[in-house]
Amino acid sequence: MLAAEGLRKRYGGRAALDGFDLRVRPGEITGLIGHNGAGKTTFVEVVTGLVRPDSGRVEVCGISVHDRPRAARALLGVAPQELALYPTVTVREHLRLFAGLVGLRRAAVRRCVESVAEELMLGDVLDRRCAVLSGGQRRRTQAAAALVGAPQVLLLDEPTAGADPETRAALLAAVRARAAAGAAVVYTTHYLPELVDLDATLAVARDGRVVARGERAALTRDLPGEIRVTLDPSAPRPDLPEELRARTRPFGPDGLRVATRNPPADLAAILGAGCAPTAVDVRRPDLDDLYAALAAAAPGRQEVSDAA
Ligand SMILES: Nc1ncnc2c1ncn2[C@@H]1O[C@H](COP(=O)(O)OP(=O)(O)OP(=O)(O)O)[C@@H](O)[C@H]1O
Repeated sequence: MLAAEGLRKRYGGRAALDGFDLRVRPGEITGLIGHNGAGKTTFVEVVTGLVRPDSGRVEVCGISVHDRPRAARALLGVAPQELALYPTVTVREHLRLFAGLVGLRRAAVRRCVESVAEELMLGDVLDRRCAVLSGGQRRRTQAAAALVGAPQVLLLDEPTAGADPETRAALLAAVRARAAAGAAVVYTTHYLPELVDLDATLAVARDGRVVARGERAALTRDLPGEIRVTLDPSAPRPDLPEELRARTRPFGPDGLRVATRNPPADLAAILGAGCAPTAVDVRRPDLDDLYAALAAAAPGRQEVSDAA
């Protein structure tokens, strides 16, 4: 439903996109993550037609965004990273405008505007100008503008930045509902727990391309977890075997954290080394570990997995 292939875009000597590929199926939410400057926003800008790539192509539901930009735009709902609302225009007028962009007929516009406003808790401010909205209300308005009219492809670029928990929860629920109705969603965030809430697949961008793509479980499966041991400060320090020591770092004032791929065996070895723990916690690898592993990987050794 959304297919990007071989996108390249240079700004001066710097490649913002450098062979960026991404496909998102109907009903799939893809968390597009990556460090600052990885190319996520540029990708969104290319899909929406704001930026023309030097090469590569993007199709939305089989329609080329380069050859038929208006037809492709009518299938897209977009919430850009930077808030882009007209200060003198009301929330209702904004939502009507965006409903028109996705080709909604006049009779359906009112119903859709009211329903998305209710979904994102904007019912009470529909007739206020955007200039007088709170930061969270502006975020919700921007998201509502992307969601109104049920577009088939959603591009949400850090839609919850600066949002309070209530706004965040409303937005995530709305995104899940759109995916359940068949939309393909690209969701950019630096807040990784959101992607667990959304049950998103992942696309990890680095240096202008997607370096890991697939299900969260598949991408984190081969990463080490961690055993965290809090020690009794009055007891002698354990004498860990050399091999275990190499994987051990301090944990708080009196603890150890040991990277592990085999928690039962490593825990037995830690206890066997005369350790007197007051608490033990075994952590499975998660998205933070995936992020850290990709950051640590040397350029050129980028592919982690491809389970999509
Ligand atoms: N209009 C522009 N002119 C020059 N350089 C740009 C422009 N837009 C983006 N870049 C550069 O392209 C690279 C990718 O930027 P982009 O905004 O796509 O990253 P990002 O992954 O969205 O980062 P962030 O997480 O900080 O939002 C960066 O090095 C950025 O400085």
